[in-house]
Amino acid sequence: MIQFDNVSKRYEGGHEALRNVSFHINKNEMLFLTGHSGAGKSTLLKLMMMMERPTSGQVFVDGQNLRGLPSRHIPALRRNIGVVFQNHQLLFDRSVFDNVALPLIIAGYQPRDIARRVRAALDKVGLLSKEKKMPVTLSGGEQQRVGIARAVVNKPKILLADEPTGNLDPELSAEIMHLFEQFNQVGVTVLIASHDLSLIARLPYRMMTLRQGQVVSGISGRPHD
Ligand SMILES: Nc1ncnc2c1ncn2[C@@H]1O[C@H](COP(=O)(O)OP(=O)(O)OP(=O)(O)O)[C@@H](O)[C@H]1O
Repeated sequence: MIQFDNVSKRYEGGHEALRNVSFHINKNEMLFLTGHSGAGKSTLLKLMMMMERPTSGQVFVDGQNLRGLPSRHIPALRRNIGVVFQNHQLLFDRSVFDNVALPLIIAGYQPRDIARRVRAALDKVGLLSKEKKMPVTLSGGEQQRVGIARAVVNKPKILLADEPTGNLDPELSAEIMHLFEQFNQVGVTVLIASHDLSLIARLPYRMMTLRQGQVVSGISGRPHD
C-alpha cells in the first residue's frame, strides 16, 4: 500500500532529514513509526502526501509512483489519505459538525451527503451528541476524536497520524489507539508516528524506528500487495 525505495530527503539549507529509507507497508496493516525528535518522522509522512518531494528515491502510494504524479492529481491522492495531527488543528470558530464537514465541502459533496457522512463519522468516534458544540467546550480527548472524525469522513484508504496522543493522559491515549484499531479492522491502512513507547509496546503491531533519518529497526521492506 505504501512503499519507499531508497528515499532521501535533503531540505534547502542542506539538512538531510531522510537517508536511503526503504520499507513497505501492507494493505490493511497498522504500523507504528518511532524515533527521537528530528529523526524524520514528519518528513516521512509529508512525502506520502506530496507535501514534500524526495531528493532521490521513489515513493509509491496505493500503486501510484508519486514521482510521475502530475500536480493536478495531488488532491485525489490526498482524499485517499486521512491525516490526524497532535494539535488536531480544529477551527475554533466552527461547530464540531462544521469541522468534520470541511473535507467534504472542499471535495464538493451535496449538503445531504455531507450531513449523512459527518454523522456517520461522529458516531464512529462516539461524539454524535456533540455535533452542535464548539470545539473549545470539549475535552482534549474529545477534540482529538473530532480530528479523527474529520480525517476519516472521506473514507480514506490510508490514515496517517502524527503524535496523535501527544497531549493526552495514558487512559485517553489508549482510547485513541483503540479507535485507530477499529478503523484498521474495517480495512484502513494505519500509520502512527508516536513517541509513546510504553503504549506502543503493548500493542501487537510492527514498529519502524528512525534514527537521524535512517531506519534502524523494525521492518524490512518488500512488497506483498
Ligand atoms: N521545511 C524544512 N526545512 C528545513 N529543515 C527541515 C524542514 N522540516 C524539517 N526539517 C529538519 O529535518 C529534520 C527532520 O524533521 P522532522 O520534522 O521530519 O522530524 P520528526 O522526527 O518528525 O521530529 P519531531 O518528533 O520533533 O516532530 C529535522 O532536523 C528538522 O529540523
